[in-house]
Amino acid sequence: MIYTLTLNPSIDYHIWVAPFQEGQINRAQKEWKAAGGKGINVSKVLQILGMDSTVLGYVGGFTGEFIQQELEQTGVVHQLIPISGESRINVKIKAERETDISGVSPAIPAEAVEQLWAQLDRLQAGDYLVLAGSVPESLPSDIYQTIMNKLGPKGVHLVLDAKGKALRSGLSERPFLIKPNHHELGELFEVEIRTPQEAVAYGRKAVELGAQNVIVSLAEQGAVFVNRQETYIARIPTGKLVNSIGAGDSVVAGFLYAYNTGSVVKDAFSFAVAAGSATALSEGFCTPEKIAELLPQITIL
Ligand SMILES: Nc1ncnc2c1ncn2[C@@H]1O[C@H](COP(=O)(O)OP(=O)(O)O)[C@@H](O)[C@H]1O
Ligand SMILES: O=P(O)(O)OC[C@H]1O[C@](O)(COP(=O)(O)O)[C@@H](O)[C@@H]1O
Repeated sequence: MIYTLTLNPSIDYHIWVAPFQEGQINRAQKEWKAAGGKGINVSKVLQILGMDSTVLGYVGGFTGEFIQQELEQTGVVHQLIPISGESRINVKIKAERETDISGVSPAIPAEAVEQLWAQLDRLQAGDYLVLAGSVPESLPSDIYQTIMNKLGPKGVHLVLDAKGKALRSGLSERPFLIKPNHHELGELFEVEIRTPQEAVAYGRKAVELGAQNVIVSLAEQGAVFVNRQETYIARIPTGKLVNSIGAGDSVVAGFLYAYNTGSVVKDAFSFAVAAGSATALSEGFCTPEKIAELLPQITIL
């Protein structure tokens, strides 16, 4: 079973305001609200692809109700733990350029942390746990490492999609996969990564620090894959960016789906990149049809 952990879920509130005028009353042309947060998005894309997973994490308040209801209505299985605070709202302003404002995270009480440990204790060898997204401020920033340290030795495959301290501390637990974007990987090594070749060089350093497989996504420049034996650079078709939200999460879901349905690493990487681009070039998430259309246009070098 694949489990996704979203410690900090959100309602993603997408609002189209063009032209956006700072300091003025702006009227929106369109709006769209969706349950978000990186692990939740991975589970949503897995479900679109026909693969079961279970969402873990915390929800609270009317925003938490919305998140749970959306998952239930769309058939995504969850074991979200209720908290008394309110899940955040992340605003995605779509104007000439996209601007994101991430809301304030709720506090996670100690009892809720105990409940999560009880759920995680039930994971078994061969399960996957995707630890994805930001860590609420009330939790230790290295909580992913603590979880990975407990579950890795049990044979749970760990996938880490995080940045900053959460990423740095997690590498030593030998995650099966990490998927930073080029900015996040650059921040890890305090450099600016501008090209796929540079991403390969720093992806190799992440392998040296413990990651078993590394995908570095570079938005419209595609992505690179590095492990101890293999290096691939994926070129993607150009198209009009429609939605960058969830593109990275679609890469993670795409890789897990393809790898767990028998694809070799190179093909799983190609499928993952096609899933990311299918989301970036669509309203909402990728579909199997859009992925199938893009897959032959992905070049793997
Ligand atoms: N403008 C774009 N055109 C086509 N594909 C894109 C575009 N932006 C992102 N993608 C696809 O989505 C993947 C993830 O995008 P990226 O922005 O790097 O991730 P994240 O959302 O984690 O920051 C890329 O590897 C690429 O396949
Ligand atoms: O937990 P974080 O790092 O604040 O990220 C949360 C945001 O990331 C998303 O999961 C999108 O992530 P990606 O665009 O990287 O795939 C949104 O749904 C959510 O608003």
